[in-house]
Amino acid sequence: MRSKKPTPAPQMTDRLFATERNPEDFRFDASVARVFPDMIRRSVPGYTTIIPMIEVITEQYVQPGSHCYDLGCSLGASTLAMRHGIPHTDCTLVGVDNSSAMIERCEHYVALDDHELPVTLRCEDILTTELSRASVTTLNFTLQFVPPEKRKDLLARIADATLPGGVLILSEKIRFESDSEQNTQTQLHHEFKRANGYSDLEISQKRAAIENIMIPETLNTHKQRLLDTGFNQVLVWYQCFNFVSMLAIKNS
Ligand SMILES: Nc1ncnc2c1ncn2[C@@H]1O[C@H](C[S@+](CC[C@H]([NH3+])C(=O)[O-])CC(=O)[O-])[C@@H](O)[C@H]1O
Ligand SMILES: O=C(O)C(=O)Cc1ccccc1
Repeated sequence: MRSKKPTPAPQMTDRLFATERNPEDFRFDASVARVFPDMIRRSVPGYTTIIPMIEVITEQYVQPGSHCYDLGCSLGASTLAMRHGIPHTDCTLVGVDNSSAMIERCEHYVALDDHELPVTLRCEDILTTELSRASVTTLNFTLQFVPPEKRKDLLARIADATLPGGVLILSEKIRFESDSEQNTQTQLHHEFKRANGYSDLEISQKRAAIENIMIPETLNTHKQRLLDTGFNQVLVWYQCFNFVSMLAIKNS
């Protein structure tokens, strides 16, 4: 019997906050998973640049026989970028997300991606998922959803599991120490969203929905904690407004 070739999911537009709704915390449920590629591309400045660079960075730091992790993989955009950057057949690539709606759709995207390196998907909490012998780990806009008091333990577990010479790619929405810079960069982010077709109502309702569950920290807080938890060098390789991506490197 011929195996059935998966067909691409239809590209859905994010209208989740377009009409007035009751204030309720944002959740990564089926309605978000359905529109997620559109939502993240139109909401996160630089996302479409960061994804292909994750492939470049992975290729530079992946080690033969090691494990690579994408923590908070959603639909697998960063997972597949990592996959394309891994030339070794003896590596394992693991994507982890605790949203079953995301993991179910992610399986479909992985199946559509014609590549020989297997991808293991785990529907698990990144705070407890097993990590070992890691050369490249990615947290692409995931740590911001972890309660702040749990972030240090998670980063320490990642650093402990990282091989000498291994890295963590950490992308985050940040906040700024100066109120004036915070206001200007937030304004610019909102302008980016407006330029991508979001209305003022969509922007303000989404802002209220993520306020309690997505908690940005300053760049200094991120850098210092990465150094405290066992990484030896931290650099910012990308920034657009209040969205940054860092590379934390463990000495070889
Ligand atoms: N404790 C947790 N355990 C597991 N998953 C979690 C947890 N907390 C949040 N998540 C998951 O982290 C993901 C964050 S989105 C990542 C984008 C992706 N990296 C991308 O490159 O497209 C970023 C965003 O939406 O801004 C969601 O799928 C959550 O279910
Ligand atoms: O939409 C926003 O305003 C954001 O800050 C980014 C975002 C993207 C996807 C889910 C939650 C937040």
